[in-house]
Amino acid sequence: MSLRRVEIAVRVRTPDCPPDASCISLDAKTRHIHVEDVSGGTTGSSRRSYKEDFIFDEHVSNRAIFDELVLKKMQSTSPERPDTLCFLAYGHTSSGKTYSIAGSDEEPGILRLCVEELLRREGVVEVAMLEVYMDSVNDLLAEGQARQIRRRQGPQGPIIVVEDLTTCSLTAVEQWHAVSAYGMQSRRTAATERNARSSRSHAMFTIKSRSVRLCLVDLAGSERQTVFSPQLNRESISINKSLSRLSTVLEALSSQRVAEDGKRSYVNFRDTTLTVLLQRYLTGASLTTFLACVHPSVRNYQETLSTLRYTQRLKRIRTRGAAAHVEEWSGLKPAANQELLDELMRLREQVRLNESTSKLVEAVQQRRIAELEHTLAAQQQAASISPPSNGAHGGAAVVPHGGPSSLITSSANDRVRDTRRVAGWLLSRVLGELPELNVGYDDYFDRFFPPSVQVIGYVSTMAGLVPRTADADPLAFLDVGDLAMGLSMLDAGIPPFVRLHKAGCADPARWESHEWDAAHSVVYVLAFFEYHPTAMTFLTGEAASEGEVLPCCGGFVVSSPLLPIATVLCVPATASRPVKEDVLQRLIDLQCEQQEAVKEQAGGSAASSSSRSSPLSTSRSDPEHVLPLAAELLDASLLRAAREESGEDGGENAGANVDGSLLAQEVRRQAADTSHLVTPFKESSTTGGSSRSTSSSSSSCCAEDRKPGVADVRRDLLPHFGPTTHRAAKNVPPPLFPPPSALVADEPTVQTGTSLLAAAAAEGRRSRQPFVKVAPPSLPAERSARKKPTKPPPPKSPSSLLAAPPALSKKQRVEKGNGDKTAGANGCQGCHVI
Ligand SMILES: Nc1ncnc2c1ncn2[C@@H]1O[C@H](COP(=O)(O)OP(=O)(O)OP(=O)(O)O)[C@@H](O)[C@H]1O
Repeated sequence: MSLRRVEIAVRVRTPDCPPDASCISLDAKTRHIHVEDVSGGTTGSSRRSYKEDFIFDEHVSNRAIFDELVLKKMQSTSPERPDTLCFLAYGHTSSGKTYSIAGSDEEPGILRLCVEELLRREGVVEVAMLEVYMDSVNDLLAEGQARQIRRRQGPQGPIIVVEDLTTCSLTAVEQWHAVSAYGMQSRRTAATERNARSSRSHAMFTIKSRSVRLCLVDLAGSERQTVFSPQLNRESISINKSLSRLSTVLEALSSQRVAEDGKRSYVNFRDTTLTVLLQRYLTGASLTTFLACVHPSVRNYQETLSTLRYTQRLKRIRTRGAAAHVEEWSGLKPAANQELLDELMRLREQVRLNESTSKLVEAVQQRRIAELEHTLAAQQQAASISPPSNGAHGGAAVVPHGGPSSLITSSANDRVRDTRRVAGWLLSRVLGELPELNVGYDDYFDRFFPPSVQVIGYVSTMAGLVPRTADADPLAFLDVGDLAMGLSMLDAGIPPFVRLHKAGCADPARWESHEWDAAHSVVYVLAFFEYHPTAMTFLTGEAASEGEVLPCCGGFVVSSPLLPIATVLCVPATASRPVKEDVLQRLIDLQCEQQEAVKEQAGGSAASSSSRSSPLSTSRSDPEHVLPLAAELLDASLLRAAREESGEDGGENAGANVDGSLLAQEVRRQAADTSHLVTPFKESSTTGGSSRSTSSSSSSCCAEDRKPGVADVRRDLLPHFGPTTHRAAKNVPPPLFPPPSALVADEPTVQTGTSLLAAAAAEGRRSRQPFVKVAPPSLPAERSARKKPTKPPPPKSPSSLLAAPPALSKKQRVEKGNGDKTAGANGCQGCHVI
């Protein structure tokens, strides 16, 4: 057996910036390194010189070191003549050990250069990474899980194995990047006085190919802790102890006696895990190189001296050449574990992404919660200090226009999550106690949707809905996701630059929907607005590509606050009947409550003022108040003023508006036609637009067009839905509201496509109030007390309704992680020979 000497190389790292005086000088020719305490801090110190096998100054790159120390040795190996190489980086803290072994993105370390070289030569390598931390072995490719060391009897004598150490088989450099990034991040590091990222463990990386087995060791640096930190101190003690034991072993090896029969004197490797693991490389079939790293600063004089003394001991060690163990190579086949490795990497990447995503989601949610709390607090404050304006608003809080106009430009994913929260909020309001809003269910909005969507009902915030021709593009809508951008839309108007869907948007897949509850399917909550050419810009071309343009219809940018006409609830036409009935039932319940509330008000002296209080959201059960108000709203002078203010010329814009005579016809039609008030939904099998009215005619709404049994749906529901006593007692259908447009039937000629906006604007100016009022947070106590016990279950809290997809719980993550580990374990050999 040939004896091999341990090779010693010294690397001087680059000085700190600004540099200190250097205590090191090199003589490249003679390979001498001279050390001197130039500060005079060490009494009696003289210049000391050490001869090494290799010396590298601060200008030498990792690649040059690799070429010199590793590549040359690698080149003398082949699958027929495999060999073992070991490369240990030793030195005090912050001397550049990790920099040499692991490197950085800009300066690849020796480890990466080895892998790249072997992949280039042989196409496949196996890698394993472990760390020795506080004397225990942790698997760096399995999130630092502890592993056991075992001594096994191999065919050629005892061998040390690490049980269940994860081994990855690599065929591409990209895979190495993933594996090394994963492994390195599991390594224990901490900021210390001398190194912002000091290794707290010894790391061992093994790379196996068919021709070579490489072990690269990044030893933790010896150090003196001067700062009190129990954890750091414990770690330092453990590091220094293992290094000291290593030193003892090296000393014993260097003075080892060889008996005549070739037997060597006993060296105790068993004291520490580190020495147990290194035994093979210090005594066996290994070409071992020590890279002693030193820092040139005179402040590190003592440490440098100590490292160089260490190297002198190493020089005397001779390792015994031995044949490579055959079983260590035979298992290596190209791409043997490829599938498992790919899966392992994919899963780990996914887990990492999930974790970072859930952190992101949490951050976004926290931000929205803070915004919501802030907005609500502001509203409550406004409500408490706002003087009752002669009862004109029935106690409703008034929030000034132009509320939070924060332009949230979150990604589509964030918006979907926000959507759910806002939908919850919106529905809890819409379906909650908002007695001043009109609830309806007719087919008016049907025409604006593709056949795959079925409108169930709406909550109108306006006195009347202006009928429009389909080709005038008169309406646009926001889905709840966009409502997230203007949370207080109903209170404060839409903030500028919200992107709207165009009415008729035929791609509900793009709408951000709200889950009604866990048991039911999707419910779309959409807010409708008048399409107003002066307030909206249709995004095209460059502008469209700049912003978050809706892919379905191009998108609008709203440049001034708009008045919402209604909030519409719809479901996919294929939704089951119970889902539709549930949505309708909630609207019906709300309507009944509203009627009761109005009745109560009408009974008292506030009846009239209550009606007047809501000129934009009239109570249809009190039409005698509505019509004068409508007339007042539509007062020609107010309209003129509104138009002047918006710079709109009535004549010029006439083309954009709906034709007055068409309007009159439509209004009369709606006034005369009550059949569509009972437009129930049909079973999904019979849908597909059959119950949908056309854009210009309501003939399809006529009773005779309906399929038998259609109206029965409502009747079926009637016995259940009436929370009001009078209706329940009579057991008759509730007085349904006529369609909103019927309320202004007497004034059809002044209703134009832009009239509501203008009138509302005028109204807003006149009363110096916002267009839309905020409902009181709850009904007055006495009203609530009189509610029937059959009241439907209250809407779920926004937080429960919004229910963003649950982030993985810690337990789930652990389980998932374990799954990954199983994948990893599957992909590795049971025991890893070290
Ligand atoms: N040759 C070099 N050139 C440039 N920067 C270097 C060099 N060597 C080390 N550094 C830098 O010095 C710092 C400490 O290096 P490194 O972490 O490799 O030290 P270490 O010996 O591993 O320390 P520890 O034992 O505390 O882990 C790092 O920021 C590293 O980038």
